[in-house]
Parts: sequence; C-alpha cells; structure tokens
Amino acid sequence: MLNIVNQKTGWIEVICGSMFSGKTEELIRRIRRAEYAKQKVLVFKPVIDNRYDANNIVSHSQMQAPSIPINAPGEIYSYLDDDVKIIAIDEAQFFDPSLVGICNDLADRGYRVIVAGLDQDYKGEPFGSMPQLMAIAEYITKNLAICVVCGNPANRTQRTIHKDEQILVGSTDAYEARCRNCHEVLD
Ligand SMILES: Nc1ncnc2c1ncn2[C@@H]1O[C@H](COP(=O)(O)OP(=O)(O)O)[C@@H](O)[C@H]1O
Ligand SMILES: Cc1cn([C@H]2C[C@H](O)[C@@H](COP(=O)(O)O)O2)c(=O)[nH]c1=O
Ligand SMILES: [Zn+2]
Repeated sequence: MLNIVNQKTGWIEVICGSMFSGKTEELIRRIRRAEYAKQKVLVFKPVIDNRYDANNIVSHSQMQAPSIPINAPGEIYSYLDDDVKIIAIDEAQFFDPSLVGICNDLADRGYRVIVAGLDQDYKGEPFGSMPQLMAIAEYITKNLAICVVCGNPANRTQRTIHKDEQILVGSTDAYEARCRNCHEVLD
C-alpha cells in the first residue's frame, strides 16, 4: 500500500531572466502568497548583494521582503526547523557551485525551493550555477525586461561602464536592459 505519510513533496522552481525583468518582484509575489497560506518561508540572499539593503531583498521598483544574508549555500541548513516549508533564494548567480547539490537535497527532503537569478552575465554568457539549476528544476519562469534602446522584449543585460570582471554589483549606474539586437559587449 502507498505510504502517503512519508511521501516527500519538494521541488525546485527557477525564476530567471535579465536585469530589470521582474525576478525579485516575482520571488516576492510567491513569498507573499505562501504567507497567505500560512507556510513558513525562509528567504536567503548572498551577502555580496548589498545594493539596496543589507538584509532585505529589494526590487528595482522598491518592493521588499526580509531575508537572511549568507556567504555560502551550506549556511541554509542552520536556519531550518520543522515549520519551514519554502526556501527562497535571490541573486543565485552569485553563490558558489555547491548551491546546485544543496537545492537538490532540500527538494529531496520535501522543501519547495524557489531560486531567482540572472541566467546571463553582461557578455551574454551563462552565469554561475544558473544553467545547472535550470537543468534540475521542475519549473522555470523566464522573464523579459523592456529594451531601453528599441522597446522590444529584452533578455540581455548591457553593462554601461568599462569593467571586465564578471561580478560587479550595481543597478542603473552600470546596467540597462537590452534585446539581442541592441546588446553589445564593449572592449
Ligand atoms: N527596462 C526595464 N524593463 C522593465 N522593467 C524595468 C526596466 N527598468 C526598470 N524597470 C523596473 O524594474 C522592475 C523589476 O525589478 P526587479 O523585480 O528587481 O527585476 P530583476 O530582479 O529581474 O532585476 C519593473 O517592475 C520596473 O519597475
Ligand atoms: C549582468 C551582470 C549583473 N551583475 C550584478 C548586478 C546586480 O547587482 C546583480 C543582478 O541584479 P538583478 O536583481 O538581476 O537586477 O548582478 C553582475 O555582477 N555581473 C553581470 O554580468
Ligand atoms: Zn533593442
């Protein structure tokens, strides 16, 4: 007979897209819906993301939700308790590759894991562990912004200042949303 008592019901949802495409807004929307359902949510973000606030996750439109800043994905385990149902992670592209196995493990243990992050860096290259997370996720939402040059849907992020390193925390001071036709990689 099927033992439904021990049945695990975890899964992974990925929210990806360019900067300004609404990833954080969508993450906050899902967090708020879970709260209406009285499901305990833990929200994590990398310490490096201090752009708008050290603790909250904050969208470009100023929507915000409290979060726990962590340096490495393994720290998530120390915050778990029996009431937690959902683990939400923003700016996932910044975390080290252990994030992939940890998200898988958390989903295997029965948690709903929601991960938001940039799928491409400013060069249009896959960013961090996002490709692997998309490969193992049950659900993927890919958002598009609006290209600030031509007004078409934008799936790329233009870096507007000359800095070569892949990781450069910023907002409109250093980035804008562009479509593939208007995106260019500066030398
Ligand atoms: N070019 C743009 N296209 C779409 N939205 C933009 C653009 N520039 C600024 N925004 C704002 O950014 C918001 C999305 O912010 P956010 O959820 O933080 O996006 P992301 O997390 O994907 O960077 C939009 O609702 C809008 O208010
Ligand atoms: C394209 C690109 C972005 N970043 C940084 C810039 C921001 O701090 C975050 C993305 O935030 P958002 O919530 O998606 O707006 O990532 C980077 O470090 N390198 C890049 O190539
Ligand atoms: Zn364009």
